[in-house]
Amino acid sequence: MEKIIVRGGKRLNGTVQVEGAKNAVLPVIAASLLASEGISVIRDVPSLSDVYTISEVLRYLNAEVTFQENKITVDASRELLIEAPFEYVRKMRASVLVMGPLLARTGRARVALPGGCAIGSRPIDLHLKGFEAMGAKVKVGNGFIEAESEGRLRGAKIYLDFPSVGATQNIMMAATLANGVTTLENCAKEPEIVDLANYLNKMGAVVKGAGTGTIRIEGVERLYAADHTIIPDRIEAGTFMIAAAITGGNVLVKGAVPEHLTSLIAKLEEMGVVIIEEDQGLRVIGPEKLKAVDIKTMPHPGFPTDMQSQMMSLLVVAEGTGMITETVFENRFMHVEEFRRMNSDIKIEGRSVIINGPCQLQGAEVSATDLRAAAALIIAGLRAEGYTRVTELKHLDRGYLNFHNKLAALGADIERVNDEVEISNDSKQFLSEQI
Ligand SMILES: CC(=O)N[C@H]1[C@@H](OP(=O)(O)OP(=O)(O)OC[C@H]2O[C@@H](n3ccc(=O)[nH]c3=O)[C@H](O)[C@@H]2O)O[C@H](CO)[C@@H](O)[C@@H]1O
Ligand SMILES: C=C(OP(=O)(O)O)C(=O)O
Repeated sequence: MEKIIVRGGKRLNGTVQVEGAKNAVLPVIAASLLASEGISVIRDVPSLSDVYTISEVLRYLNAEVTFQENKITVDASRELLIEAPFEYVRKMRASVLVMGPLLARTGRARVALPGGCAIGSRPIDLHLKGFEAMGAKVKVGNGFIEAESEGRLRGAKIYLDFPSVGATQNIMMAATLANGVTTLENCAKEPEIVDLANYLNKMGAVVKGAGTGTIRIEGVERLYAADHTIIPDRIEAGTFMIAAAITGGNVLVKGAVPEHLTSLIAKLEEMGVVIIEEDQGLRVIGPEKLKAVDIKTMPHPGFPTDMQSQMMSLLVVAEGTGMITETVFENRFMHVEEFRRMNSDIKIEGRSVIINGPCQLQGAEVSATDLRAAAALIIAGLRAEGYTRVTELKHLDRGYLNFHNKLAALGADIERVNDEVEISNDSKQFLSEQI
């Protein structure tokens, strides 16, 4: 089984480079399906399993995709297929982001129903309501969602009940080729929304207001391939900031954009962490003692849910009682049990957890329950007594590139191993007879 083994106690020092953002690159790759002419070029693409999955989805849809040295090219000029099967959607929910582009370009899209995942039920009703408001007929059956429009979609006024990132992206992409103007109210304001809008505008779309609560999209007849560089990953940046802070280290997080990280910076400073803006990024200096704070996850610019579990590792070692309230996802506390295995004093109360610190973390065998939990447990291991072994690394590989190597370069005592247990031939025979 593959695991990351960390021995705690080392202070992190040095410089770490942040990759392009996973959550920005996935919608941008999906949006490249909208270009009916030319070859799109997407730069600063991290080599993550999610990026390979979305590339496979595009290939399946009949686009030509290459991926070499952080650069993806997409030729979507041929006639596209309209179906994203379950085998892709199961691996990565963001596969549903091909729905808006397909519907806009071909008038039809058929995407496997995503279903729930480790952090909650994650419905896509808001995406579908948006498509319906633009004139599409939506049917759900046999595990698929099918949307169809007669002719072009039409511009509409759409209000989102919740500022969903995916719904904002999917509807924004669908609206670029619609007939007329679409106004999207109460939409998500995340930096990844702004990055997508910038890319769409380079393709010839007319999208205004991204980054605010109202986005206005004037539909155009056609979109063209464009060249785009992905923004740095604010969640990866934040993860290294917390890793530096928990070890009392001094780390320059190169590529971290302060404006994308205001809520995290404010909370870390409240805890006693020193953060200095430098030309190339953010320098983070961890204090000897951290102070507990309360955190509530919210849509941007509130505190990001994708930093919640990493923050938990910091609160566990902070002095005092801290509370984390998760308001974005209904079930994003699966990692609490794993933290308990490392001697943390954490209690779940509804949508909140109460953390009584400081705890002396102890190394243990723990299992990553989702992507950010994987990073959080490794971070906790940096501060724990003894060895922490983190398994289920498939989650980590969805969103972090060379995570253990980057930490090792900062001075962490960490390695990734594959200690497959050898089963004797006798046991193999016995086990196969039992099935
Ligand atoms: C690939 C990507 O960019 N993933 C990010 C994206 O996910 P994603 O786009 O899936 O997240 P959303 O903002 O859509 O979801 C937020 C909340 O809204 C609910 N909801 C969403 C859509 C809908 O139609 N109906 C509905 O009820 C969800 O169940 C969830 O409780 O934003 C999340 C919130 O910042 C991040 O944690 C994810 O890392
Ligand atoms: C929840 C996340 O991603 P996804 O929406 O792709 O599951 C994440 O990046 O933390």
